[in-house]
Amino acid sequence: MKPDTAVDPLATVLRRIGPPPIIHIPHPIALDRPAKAASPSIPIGPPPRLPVQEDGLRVCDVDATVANKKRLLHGVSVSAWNGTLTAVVGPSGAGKSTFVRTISGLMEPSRGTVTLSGINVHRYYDQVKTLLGMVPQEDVIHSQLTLVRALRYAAKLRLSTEMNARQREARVQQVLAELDLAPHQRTRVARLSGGQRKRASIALELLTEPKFLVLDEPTSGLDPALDRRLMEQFRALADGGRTVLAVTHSVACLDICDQVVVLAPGGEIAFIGNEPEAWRYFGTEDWSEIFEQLKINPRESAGHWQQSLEAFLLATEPITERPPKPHEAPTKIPRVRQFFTLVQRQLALMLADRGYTLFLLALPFVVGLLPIVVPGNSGLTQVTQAKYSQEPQMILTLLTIGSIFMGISMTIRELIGERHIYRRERAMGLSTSAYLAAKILVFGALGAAGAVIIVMIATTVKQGPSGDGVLGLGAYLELGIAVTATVWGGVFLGLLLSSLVTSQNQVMPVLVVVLMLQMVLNGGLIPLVDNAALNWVASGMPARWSFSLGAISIDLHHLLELADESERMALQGSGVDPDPAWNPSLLRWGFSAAILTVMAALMSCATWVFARSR
Ligand SMILES: Nc1ncnc2c1ncn2[C@@H]1O[C@H](COP(=O)(O)OP(=O)(O)OP(=O)(O)O)[C@@H](O)[C@H]1O
Repeated sequence: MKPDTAVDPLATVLRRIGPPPIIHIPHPIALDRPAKAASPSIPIGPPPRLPVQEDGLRVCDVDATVANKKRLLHGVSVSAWNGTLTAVVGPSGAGKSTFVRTISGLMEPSRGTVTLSGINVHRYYDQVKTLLGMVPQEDVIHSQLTLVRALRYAAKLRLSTEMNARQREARVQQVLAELDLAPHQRTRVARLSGGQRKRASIALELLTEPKFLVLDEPTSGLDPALDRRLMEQFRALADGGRTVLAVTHSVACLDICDQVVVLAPGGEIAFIGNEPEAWRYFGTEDWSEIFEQLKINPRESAGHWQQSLEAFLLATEPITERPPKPHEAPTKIPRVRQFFTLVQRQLALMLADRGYTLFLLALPFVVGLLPIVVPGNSGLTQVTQAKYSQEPQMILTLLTIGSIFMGISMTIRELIGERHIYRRERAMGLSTSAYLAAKILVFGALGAAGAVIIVMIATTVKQGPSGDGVLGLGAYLELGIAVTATVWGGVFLGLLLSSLVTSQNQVMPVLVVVLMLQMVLNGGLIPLVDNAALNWVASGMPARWSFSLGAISIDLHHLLELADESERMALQGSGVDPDPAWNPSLLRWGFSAAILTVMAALMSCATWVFARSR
């Protein structure tokens, strides 16, 4: 920390632009502000004296533009030094979140520079990302886990591998204590109050001891008392030497901030200074009135605020950039360690949610019982009566539909449900491959166990198959393989859909449509052999090929041939040709299995691409 005698940037600029620095003058911005006169009731104080330091956040002349050339930020320059608390306020839609996303490296500026301790955030993002703790608007912590468990998993995923379990635990307890959360550490995050949950998200960020903490509306939805408590906690974090910057809608606690950055619609800085200076500048102490003043047509006003701020912006010294030093490089957590931690966390998450665990346990029993509704008593053996000639096919169809539903429903909420958490963890170095592999392993294993239960129950309520199968493992075991492949097809499909949807609300409609397609196009319900177009479309459905695996395993062709000659005569002409995809040959089985494998690989790759692009 430099002593107070260090160069005051404001004084420097006043020297540059003419008059010598006088302490008790109105704020230079106020001198340039054209319209409103200062309210006499507001005391005129000295200009803001920011503690000048080398360390800090520097934003210099930043523009942010989106694809349609819409400019969301316009010439934004802000400096926030070490040990200071900065509030960013402005009317809704002014660009506060865009500002936060830009300075935290999540959005590339179309012009200008952002540095943390002199390191360019966008050029050296991988190196600076652990210097910066970013708390987005949404909670980025698993609500099903207890607070301490959520922090322990985060510590394992984020902290250096050189730290042992005891050191990690000490760090977890330290951040809990720092944020007054120690008494609540064994409480499930979902049961914490709004303010405690927000502090839990902050605790997660503090694990890596970031020098900079950026918070996007941390106090929204909290009552005024909690709002102040939280802001005071940010003050304490800043006093501890961090640079804290918080976007806020609440203007009740601006008095404890070192500086207030006011953004105007169009993403322009309208004012920077402390609260009394803002009041003086805008000529009112009423922030709603100040926001009203800001809501002028941004197109007409482009550059309006910048002109009035020119003198102040000059006060920010030119940025001296430097590359990161070797010791500043973040620790890379090996993928294998990430994978095992994520597997453990996934299991913990599932066990913590009792309703979900019950649903998962009940599902294979329900699917296994489905065949009970199929009339007939042949089960998966050769049919004996013409009126029940479709019995084995119907049983296999129900097992296929039920199994694929089970697989999809296990995973379809997985990625969309924790997208905010994934995004934050990804920014901190989480490997998408490790993340997806952990989910595939956990749900794949659960799916296989579920498939065993399904086959056991289905072959208890109906007669099981008795042939040798095409692999020589026995039809019973091969049916089990086919049902497992069906569940796995659903698991991969569910993950893909989960990476594609953009909100939880889309999950149900998508699930219904995809499930209907698997139902209609698996080949067991509606014959596909006579309709080339339908057959072609069905080829893209995992259920089509997993049904074939099952049909080949139990030799459905043979089962559908009536044993009794007289019954066969009664059926003549009413049946349809069996599907060639069910021909009981090793080649056909291998072909179906190969297509399912390729589909699983393609779905995993597509899920990876979509997950990363989100
Ligand atoms: N990707 C985008 N494409 C087009 N416009 C966008 C995009 N992202 C944000 N905007 C627009 O940019 C403006 C600023 O958005 P931003 O979310 O940063 O505002 P804000 O000040 O945080 O608002 P609030 O206080 O309501 O959260 C808004 O008008 C918004 O509609």
